[in-house]
Amino acid sequence: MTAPAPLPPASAVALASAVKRLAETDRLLVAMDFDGTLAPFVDVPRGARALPESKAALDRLERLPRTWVAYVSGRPLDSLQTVTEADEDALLIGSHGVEIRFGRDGVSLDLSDDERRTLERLGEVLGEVVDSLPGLKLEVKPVGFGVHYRLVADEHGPDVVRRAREAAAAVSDRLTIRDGKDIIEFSVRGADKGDGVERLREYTGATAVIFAGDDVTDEDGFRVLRAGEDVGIKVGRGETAAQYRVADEHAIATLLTLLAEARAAATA
Ligand SMILES: O=P(O)(O)OC[C@H]1O[C@H](O[C@H]2O[C@H](CO)[C@@H](O)[C@H](O)[C@H]2O)[C@H](O)[C@@H](O)[C@@H]1O
Repeated sequence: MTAPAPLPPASAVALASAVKRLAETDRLLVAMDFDGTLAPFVDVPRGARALPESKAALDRLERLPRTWVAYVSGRPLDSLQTVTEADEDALLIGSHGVEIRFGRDGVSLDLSDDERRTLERLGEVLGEVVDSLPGLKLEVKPVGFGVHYRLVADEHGPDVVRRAREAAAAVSDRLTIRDGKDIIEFSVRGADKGDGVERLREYTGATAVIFAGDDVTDEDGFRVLRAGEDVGIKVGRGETAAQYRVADEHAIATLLTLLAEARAAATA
């Protein structure tokens, strides 16, 4: 006699059932973090791309009635547009919630003179940190900088972070600082992904939101989700406010494919 197939864990069953419930909502917003959620990490940020299965599912979702797809990322908008290969009508939240572009509508950043001076000085001091060790890279963003240390030996990481923090603290004590995956970021603006998700909810009139993310900065997005209506999914390890957790980007691809199938049936 053949052994019965192992049952999926209870959490996987609960998530699959939450996805089916979501598919039935009147107006659905699918908001996705990019790096580490749709796209596996790579050494060169501009080379990152969503897994093909995720991209296909999101493209399908976007074409369905009363369904919106949005990307919510720490990347600057231009970089986000490139790596998502999203069309010009896409809903994009960049720079961790600071930059907003909804199709042709956008929010102008209008930096103050004080912010410009701080950015200039910050670029100088972080540039010195980055120049001190081969492999470090400075990512220039509209409202800040990211110091990437993915390409240096693991033992150097904590020292790079400490020196970058000290250099930035000498410039301003009002910066927003974010620790990410092999990156530390400094910003002169303090909006977060929770603000981004709420702007998207308002813009689309969504009756339910699904948001997935892998990093600490995604926790702000999980915190604004509404129990019983929305679905938050943490990708990978770490403490989280999300209701659900999956292992990696491949699990997200499977989930998005399931959601696209169920939503197509529900809106047919
Ligand atoms: O909010 P996200 O969409 O997850 O963006 C977070 C940061 O992603 C990028 O850096 C990360 O991905 C790179 C490509 O895989 C990787 O090389 C780097 O080590 C990661 O930290 C991006 O470059 C940053 O601007 C984003 O803030």
